Amino acid sequence: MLLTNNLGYPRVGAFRELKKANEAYWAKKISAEELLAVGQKIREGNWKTQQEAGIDLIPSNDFSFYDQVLDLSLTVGNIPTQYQSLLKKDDKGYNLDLYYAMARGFQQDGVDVTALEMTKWFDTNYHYIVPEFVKDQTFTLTSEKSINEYNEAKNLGIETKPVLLGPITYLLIGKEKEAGFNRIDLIDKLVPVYEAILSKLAAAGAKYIQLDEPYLALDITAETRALYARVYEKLAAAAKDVKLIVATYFEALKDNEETAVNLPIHALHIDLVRGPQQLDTLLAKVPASLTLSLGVVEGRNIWKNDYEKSLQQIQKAVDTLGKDRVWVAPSSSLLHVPFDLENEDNEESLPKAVKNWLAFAKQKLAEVKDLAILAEGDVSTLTAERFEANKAAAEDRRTSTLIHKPEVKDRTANITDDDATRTSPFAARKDAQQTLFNLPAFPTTTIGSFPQTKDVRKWRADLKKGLITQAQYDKEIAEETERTIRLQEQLDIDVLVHGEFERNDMVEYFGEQLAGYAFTKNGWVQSYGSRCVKPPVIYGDVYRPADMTVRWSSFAQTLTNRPVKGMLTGPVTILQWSFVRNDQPRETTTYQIALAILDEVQALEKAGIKIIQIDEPAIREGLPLRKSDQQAYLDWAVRAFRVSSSNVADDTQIHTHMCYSEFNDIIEDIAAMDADVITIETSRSQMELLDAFAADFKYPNDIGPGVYDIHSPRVPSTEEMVELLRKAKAVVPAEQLWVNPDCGLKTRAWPETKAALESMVEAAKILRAE
Ligand SMILES: Nc1nc2c(c(=O)[nH]1)N[C@@H](CNc1ccc(C(=O)N[C@@H](CCC(=O)N[C@@H](CCC(=O)N[C@@H](CCC(=O)O)C(=O)O)C(=O)O)C(=O)O)cc1)CN2
Ligand code: MET
Ligand SMILES: [Zn+2]
Repeated sequence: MLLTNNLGYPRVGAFRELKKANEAYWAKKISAEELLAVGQKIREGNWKTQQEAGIDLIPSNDFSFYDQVLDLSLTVGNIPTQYQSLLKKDDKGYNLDLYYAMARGFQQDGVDVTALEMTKWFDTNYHYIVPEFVKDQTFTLTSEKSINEYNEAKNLGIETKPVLLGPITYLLIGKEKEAGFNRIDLIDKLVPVYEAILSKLAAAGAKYIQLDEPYLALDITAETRALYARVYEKLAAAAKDVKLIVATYFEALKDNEETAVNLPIHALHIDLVRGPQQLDTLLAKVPASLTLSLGVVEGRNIWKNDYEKSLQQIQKAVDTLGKDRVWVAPSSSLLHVPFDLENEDNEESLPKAVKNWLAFAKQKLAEVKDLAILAEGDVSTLTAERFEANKAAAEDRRTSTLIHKPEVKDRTANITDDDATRTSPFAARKDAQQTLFNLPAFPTTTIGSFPQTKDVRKWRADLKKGLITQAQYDKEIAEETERTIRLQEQLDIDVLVHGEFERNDMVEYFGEQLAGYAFTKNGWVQSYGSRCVKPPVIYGDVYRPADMTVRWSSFAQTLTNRPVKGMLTGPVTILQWSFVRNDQPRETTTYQIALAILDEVQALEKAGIKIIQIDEPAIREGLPLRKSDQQAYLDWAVRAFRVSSSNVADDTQIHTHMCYSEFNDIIEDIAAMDADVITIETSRSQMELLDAFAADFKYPNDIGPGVYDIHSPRVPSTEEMVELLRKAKAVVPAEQLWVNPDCGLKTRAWPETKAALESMVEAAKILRAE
């Protein structure tokens, strides 16, 4: 019997119930009990959905109120000192005060702590709370969440497979908070806590336990490989009769295959979407004791599975291992895809034909089950019909006229080096731009968005529901934009922005206007904590049928004599934060988007917008996980940005912006983007990041290192910002420096925004006087 195995399920709820409950709880509008009840309801719904879909191995402990890595930190008692006063003696489940203090910071009752750092989960747009380790780190089993949730499901009559991030990956994704040790050396202190959890789960009756070890699919050292063998011996012993599953995903095992197949575990999960070629090499190595879980249904994208192709893979595995040692599964947790395609009913944004090519989380469960039944060979008429429908959808997509636009393909194929090169070198452009703009030293600017208040979102929601007219909506947006221009003038900012009030999201907004794109009503995916995104869907060749941003940018420019920056999202970020077609290379799609953005850049230029920012915050996130693949990506990613930004006059000033990034290792590629000005997030690391911009390789163009953290409502003092700017000036020549916040201000409220910007402008003036 081929079993079906699911690795994890989305947890924000079909209509973002968890987001709403969390935010209501934080605003003290609902009680802890009410919040916990929402979580319980989501878990129960998810388990039942999976049970009804016929999934054999249903995950538990994949639910989280904020982040599963933070859950694990509490599970193993890794609570940094500053939060420990919030720990209660009998903490066995959720201690919400402690939990949210670590996630979001806490200011109350004499406690004043900032949040823990947050960073990207591998190459996804999901962000986790980074575990911090100290030299004398200790671990103790603290939260019993995984055991409680296993029992909770059992009480509902549902047998589940508890899921935990494995101990080696947990250490590797964290960071050392002090010098003098390596966090991986803490493993012998950590393993006993895992042993304790495994014993408790075994005692509770668990039959399977899944330990996620995505690091087994990354570049690791020989020592780490040896550690895997040693650690899993211990865990297997502690698990006794419970069958251990190690899950890998997002990459192929490659040089870690030997290590992985020889772990003393029951089953190994592999990602056959990211690493289809590994099946052959693995099948030759798998020992007789090991079961393979085949990740054939993509957990990172929304296309229907190609049953014929998957069945070939499954059949190959069955031929070698037999039906009892092959499981069918999604490639990764389904956390990264939206909940249910059946909640989409808007044919204008998601045409029926396109919808027929898609599968969201719930549909993917059905695909996994279909594949297991089909591979079993015991096919009912219903499954046979579903197989035929699957083939028909694949055929329809292959031949659809909605997808292919010869003009777009031609234009993309004919991009030349000239198209990716500015007319003059930076020095000449800088002179021409200075003549035009005559900006002071340390020019001040912001990153684009201003507060997206409840009102702004309500206008848009009301417009969509037909409660207000387009004219009423436009009037509100115009007034908000005008107020923001006036405020920036009053604050004496040098280069203004229009505020981005008309945008729901910096990627979805462009997706809604570009051809080749569909978008959803409820296709929410968690980005971090309660924040979600609705990635638009690229299904066909992309082009720009009409101006996208000219109207609001020109309007803002008519209001003032100061330059207003045009504000665009770059091709790599638009790609990275969309669901991307899988019928052509990502590179090709990116070039199509780059040309569409270029068209918009030129339209803005024509309309008299002479400073244009093209945001690329996701350029680092798109970096392949394996080192050997990285340079090829960087080459086309940088070139795509250059295609979008090069065909302009010398005195048109191109800005770019990046955040959530570590640049040290890719600084030369960032320089190769050749933006006239780059604004980056640096304040949280106290300008540490600038070291990269000033090391042996000197960053040649202008830089705006962020002088304050926009993720916190805290208002920084002028002195703090002056200090940071002095630090910056010590490593980067003053003529190259701009003054700006770390990122856009959309998640902030107005009072702190005004206060912080006032201090920021004052700081710039102090630097000028020096
Ligand atoms: N795509 C993307 N990825 C990103 C970022 C980003 O900005 N975009 N930033 C980084 C951090 N990630 C973030 C992700 C999301 C949000 C964010 O603020 N998301 C909003 C949703 C944004 C949105 O789509 N808003 C829509 C829908 C708003 C909404 O919720 N409307 C209400 C109705 C409102 C009312 O009636 O009052 C509803 O539908 O129920 C709009 O403004 O139109 C949220 O979760 O709250 C912030 C940062 C990295 N990744
Ligand atoms: C995540 S980067 C955000 C850039 C965008 N222009 C903004 O200010 O919101
Ligand atoms: Zn940013």
